[in-house]
Amino acid sequence: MDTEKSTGMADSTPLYLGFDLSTQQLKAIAVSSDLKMLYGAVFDFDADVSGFNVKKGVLANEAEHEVYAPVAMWLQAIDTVLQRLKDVGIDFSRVKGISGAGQQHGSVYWSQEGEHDLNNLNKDKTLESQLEHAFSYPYSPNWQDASTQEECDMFDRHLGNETQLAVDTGSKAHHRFTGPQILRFRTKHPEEYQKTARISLVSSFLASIFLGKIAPIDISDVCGTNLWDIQSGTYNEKLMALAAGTSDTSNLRRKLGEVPVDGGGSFGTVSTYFVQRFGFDASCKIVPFTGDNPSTILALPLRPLDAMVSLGTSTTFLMSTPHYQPDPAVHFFNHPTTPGLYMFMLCYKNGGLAREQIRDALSPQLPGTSDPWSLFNNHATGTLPMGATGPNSALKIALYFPRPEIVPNVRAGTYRYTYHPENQMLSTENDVWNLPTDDCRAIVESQLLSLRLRSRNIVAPPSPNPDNLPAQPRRVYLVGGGSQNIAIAKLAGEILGGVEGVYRLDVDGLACALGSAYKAVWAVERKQGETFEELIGERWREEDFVMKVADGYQEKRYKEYEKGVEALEKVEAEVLRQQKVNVGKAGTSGAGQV
Ligand SMILES: Nc1ncnc2c1ncn2[C@@H]1O[C@H](COP(=O)(O)OP(=O)(O)O)[C@@H](O)[C@H]1O
Ligand SMILES: O=C(CO)[C@@H](O)[C@H](O)COP(=O)(O)O
Repeated sequence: MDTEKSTGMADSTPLYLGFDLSTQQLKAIAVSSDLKMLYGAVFDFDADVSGFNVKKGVLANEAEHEVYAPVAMWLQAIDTVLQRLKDVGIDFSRVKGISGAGQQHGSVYWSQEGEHDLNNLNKDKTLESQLEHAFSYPYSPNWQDASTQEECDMFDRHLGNETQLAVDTGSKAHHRFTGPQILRFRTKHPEEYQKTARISLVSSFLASIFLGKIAPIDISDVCGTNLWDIQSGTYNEKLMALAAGTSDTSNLRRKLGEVPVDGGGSFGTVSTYFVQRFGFDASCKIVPFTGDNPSTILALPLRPLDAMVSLGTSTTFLMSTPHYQPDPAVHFFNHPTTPGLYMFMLCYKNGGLAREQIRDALSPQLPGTSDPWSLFNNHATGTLPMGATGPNSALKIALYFPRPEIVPNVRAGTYRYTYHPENQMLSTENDVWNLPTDDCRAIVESQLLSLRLRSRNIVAPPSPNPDNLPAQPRRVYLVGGGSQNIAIAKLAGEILGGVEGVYRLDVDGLACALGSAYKAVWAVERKQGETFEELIGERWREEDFVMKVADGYQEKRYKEYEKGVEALEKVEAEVLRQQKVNVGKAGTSGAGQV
């Protein structure tokens, strides 16, 4: 973080705020017009919250596979983060624009009084203490929720099949997507649904707080609902009817509100509460808040064929592309700033926390190091790729899903296999696994192999291509908490390739908040018709933000991992087959699960 040098004179140069309301933390940063990060503050839900017994930012009802977060906890976080920014010296009166991002898909249910309460806040009281009656339901279903299988089946069937749903909305039905969640909410909590005046996504909830009225849903984040028809740019009437439970969808439409097309338009100015309590200027603009993944791709001027791997609680693989190639295995979203571009995404539920579990099974830590990942990293890179001792020897491949996984849709469990390339067979003899150490390499490998498998149709060879390189990303950018990890970076280059190498966006895990702050800069300072890529591309200094952390494409390793992709496909197919066989046998876990 650059710090502002005091000249003794009041500095009146503009500042822009970016927020990131993700699973485990609320982060905020302030940047200048020339994109320097000047102030930052974080509220960690587990460590900082009072009154809520959350674990990793959420609560769970395991019996129904529900995962949810208390909305009041987020209100507490907003007040505290602003106070923390003030404590590090920010002058809020310089802030010209605020944008932000929220963990995707989560929904917030406002009561009939919600908007009135939001617009009549007393500057001497906290948000949490004043918005007690603003919600018809106190919790927001979290993206890790897996309670909506039945509703997903209905969504997938409703337009014919899951492929058609993906073609129309950018994704097949997913447990966490807001449409299936609203359908379940309406049937499980009919009274609360009936009392709901408005439904926000987490991103538009956060925007609403700053705006002092219910903010519209963002053009990119709305694609995480399974309700938005991407091609026609409207809510899909049939899917809305399914979620609403009636062919008259006007009530649900009112609850969701309009979706403005321009990601850089202004929703209006900051609410009086923030002017009076924190000293914001009354002209400060509120710019559409988007999803945390769409915001992350705005943290740098991402070029086509650049890939971002976000290693947060979830793992996501993100690319910006002009080609809309929907498929049930992947997600497409509208780009958050640039019409005609799309965001391609893969999203895994079992990312950071699954790796942490394996790290924590190792003990003791290496002496003389304070990095809790050092032993994990030693095992991850100090062993042979996939445990193979020779060119045709067996490969150790495993899936680590402490929570039910999205990609593929598999029950919670650890599934370890040995793959025999000569006959393409799998076996489950556990004695070949050296546990727990082999898990360190295997979890990183299987997570990255899955990214390679599922992004192979969206990447392309470089052009020109004198060395005849295979299709792969141009650069791989690592972001999010796990991007600090050098072992993951090394394996990312070996498995995913990357013609120019693997880079880390060196912003202390603040990429998502940074993307939002840049969006605010662009929205307020853009000239007529100037795109986000043009404005940010012009001002962004690569050397200030990214560093190469590992080699990318290495021919020998890339070829070796081709077998890994083949093995992973087999393992996933086998786990899915076992899961089908076991359907109906309550409490039974698939063979290979250990
Ligand atoms: N050096 C590291 N190696 C691997 N993982 C790390 C490292 N540092 C942090 N993490 C992981 O980063 C995760 C948090 O990332 P973050 O992007 O802040 O999450 P979120 O945005 O979901 O709240 C934690 O689950 C933690 O395991
Ligand atoms: O569900 C998704 C994307 O579809 C997740 O990526 C959430 O958006 C939460 O992200 P993090 O808290 O891991 O950043």
